[in-house]
Amino acid sequence: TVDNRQDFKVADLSLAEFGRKEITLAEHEMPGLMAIRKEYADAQPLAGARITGSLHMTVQTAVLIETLVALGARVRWASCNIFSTQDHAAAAIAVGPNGTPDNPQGVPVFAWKGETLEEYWWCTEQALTWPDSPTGGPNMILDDGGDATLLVHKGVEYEKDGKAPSPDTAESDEHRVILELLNRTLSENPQKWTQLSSEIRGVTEETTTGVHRLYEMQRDGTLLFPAINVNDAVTKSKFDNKYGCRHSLVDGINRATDTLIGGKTAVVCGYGDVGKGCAESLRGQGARVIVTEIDPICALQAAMDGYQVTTLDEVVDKADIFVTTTGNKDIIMASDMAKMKHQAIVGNIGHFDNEIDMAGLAKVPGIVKDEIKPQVHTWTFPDGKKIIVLSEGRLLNLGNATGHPSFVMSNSFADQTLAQIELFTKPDEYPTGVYVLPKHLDEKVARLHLDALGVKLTTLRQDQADYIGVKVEGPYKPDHYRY
Ligand SMILES: NC(=O)c1ccc[n+]([C@@H]2O[C@H](COP(=O)([O-])OP(=O)(O)OC[C@H]3O[C@@H](n4cnc5c(N)ncnc54)[C@H](O)[C@@H]3O)[C@@H](O)[C@H]2O)c1
Ligand SMILES: Nc1ncnc2c1ncn2CC[C@H](O)C(=O)O
Repeated sequence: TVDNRQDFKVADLSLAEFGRKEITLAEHEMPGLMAIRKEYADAQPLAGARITGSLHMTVQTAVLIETLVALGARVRWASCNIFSTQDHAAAAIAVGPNGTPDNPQGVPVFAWKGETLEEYWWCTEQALTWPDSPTGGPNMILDDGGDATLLVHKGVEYEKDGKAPSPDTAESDEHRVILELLNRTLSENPQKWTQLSSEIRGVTEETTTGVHRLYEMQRDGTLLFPAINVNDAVTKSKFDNKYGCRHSLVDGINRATDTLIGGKTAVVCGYGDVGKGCAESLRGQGARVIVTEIDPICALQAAMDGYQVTTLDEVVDKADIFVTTTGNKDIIMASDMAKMKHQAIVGNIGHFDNEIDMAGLAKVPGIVKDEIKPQVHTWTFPDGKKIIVLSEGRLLNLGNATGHPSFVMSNSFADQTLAQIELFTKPDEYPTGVYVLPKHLDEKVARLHLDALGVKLTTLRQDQADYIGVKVEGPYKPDHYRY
């Protein structure tokens, strides 16, 4: 008998047709991903792959998912953020290109916009739990921020100890949810995660913060399987992090507040790849942009790009808009927000929600939180001064808007797909550790995006190639080159 348990959970299946229409439009704007889908369709390199994805369930991610399936993979998916799912994209993925809302034929997806923390981690567990797999789990992970990788590693660690720490020992609400989940699975099946992880060939990690977690595990010797750091593919971080945020930061601020940015003073905390895109985004709207930095090199870059570089304390009571982009924690504290101008706008575009001190803000005596609309709140201090906080301190480009546009995600997701193929088909070349995509694949992804922008490349002559010490066909730069 067919198991009628619907192996997915989305907000509203009836949105599938709308989602499918936007997926079709996105495919045209994702030439790199579609070219890879075409190039590898016959070879089916991901046949046998059971990929668990934990990455924002957007229209662009839907195109990535259907590319992985087209290359032979089976996929189970969750989002990597409680606010970033586009419900019509999730519905289209659950229904599939050949299904209907009454007869869904798509990919098991567990994601909806506005999940609670309990629901978020339940979705992650569902995406990792493969009912018909010999191990009960995936043999590949595609991660963004490392939450799926974390759940597997903590599960295995606690099963080895025979117990998980009590949720009473949790350092945060989210940590408590994770400990409750792992205490439950330990009591249900004390070998779940050990078995579930036993065939995982590797993880491909999308973002800076997730990559940081991987290098920490490599350093501590706790990494269970190899990882490809997709973030540091040049065609990912020098494009998505920079040009993607350049597009989607102001999209988020505009949809959230409709506040005129021109003429205002904006503070961008952090001047890395994301900060550079954000500063340019706000300057493009006519804001006077001030940068904060800890790194003298990035600070010097900001100064030479024409930005004032100073400390938050110097400008916290003067600026109109604040954006954190650091990947660090405790950047804007409740005490900082108490000093801000009336109706200052505060948002984060870093991966996690610990850059803005939301917990401290909630504890300010007499503070009043009021929802203006989903993912837009005012917080009124006892003196009547209020600030506007976007997406509760979570990444605002996906919480208040739809994230980066398709063309730039085509680069990132072409890198992801090539990384999945690398790890899945060449396990012997990747013993446990953290790797970056080989440069020839990075250049391949760039090549796949040139025609769409009308780029005409110059061809290197052999004598020129000899002169600069490269092959005519590339790679054109040494590994240490910084772009
Ligand atoms: N929202 C999105 O769509 C999106 C896209 C890409 C990356 N990200 C996330 O954005 C964050 C930043 O990514 P990135 O690639 O720019 O990282 P990065 O390391 O290139 O840049 C971060 C910068 O912040 C600076 N910084 C660190 N602590 C600071 C502090 N206390 N004050 C001021 N500056 C500080 C660092 O010196 C660095 O220059 C990460 O969490 C990443 O995962 C989000
Ligand atoms: N449109 C998007 N779809 C999926 N993920 C998205 C989108 N825009 C930004 N992101 C976040 C992923 C990004 O590569 C990161 O590094 O965080």
